[in-house]
Amino acid sequence: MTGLAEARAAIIAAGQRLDHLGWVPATAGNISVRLGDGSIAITRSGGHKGFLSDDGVIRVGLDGVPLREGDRPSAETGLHCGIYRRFAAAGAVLHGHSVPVTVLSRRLAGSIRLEGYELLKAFPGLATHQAAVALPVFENDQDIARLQDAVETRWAEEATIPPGYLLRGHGIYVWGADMPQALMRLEAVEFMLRCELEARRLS
Ligand SMILES: CSC[C@@H](O)[C@@H](O)C(=O)COP(=O)(O)O
Ligand SMILES: [Zn+2]
Repeated sequence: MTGLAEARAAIIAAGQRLDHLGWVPATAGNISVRLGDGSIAITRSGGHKGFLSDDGVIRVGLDGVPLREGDRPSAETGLHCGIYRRFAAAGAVLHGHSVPVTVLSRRLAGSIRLEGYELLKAFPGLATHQAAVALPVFENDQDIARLQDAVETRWAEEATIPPGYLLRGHGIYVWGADMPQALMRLEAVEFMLRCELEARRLS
């Protein structure tokens, strides 16, 4: 059962890793972990995710409401909570703003297809490179409740939902059972998107 201290340590370490990789420029990105009591530990809004302290991680309910009055959680808390509500197995959620995610999502509407990559095996249920995953790309929206509605509408239409999606010109969301799995999936997706970007430069 994940407690707040453990979640804070995992979120702080993940923030440093994402910053090191250049995926959370300025104050971009947000990170969360589901706690054993069903609440969510999530980054405060507006801080640099590479320099988080314990105080930069606060608790919200599954409805996104802070458990301590006056706390201001990530502006995108509604997207994190939407993932936790929909996927009981989700234990950690990562959001970043890398260059490949931003450039490709501005070019490609609807979805980004990843096919033939060995790293596809980072996705659940895939044991071979002879596979394809279509990552949804949603139009960016500053109205997070409306954006979450669009995400849920799309999820309702899909037979298989990959553990991630992109927001057009904005960033990426990826989740996993715990922080190591969420990081592994994000790194795999980012690698494949970097390849897609390079391939487009060559062609
Ligand atoms: C640096 S602006 C980025 C924000 O608008 C947002 O997209 C973001 O990722 C971080 O918001 P935050 O409220 O700190 O979680
Ligand atoms: Zn963002």
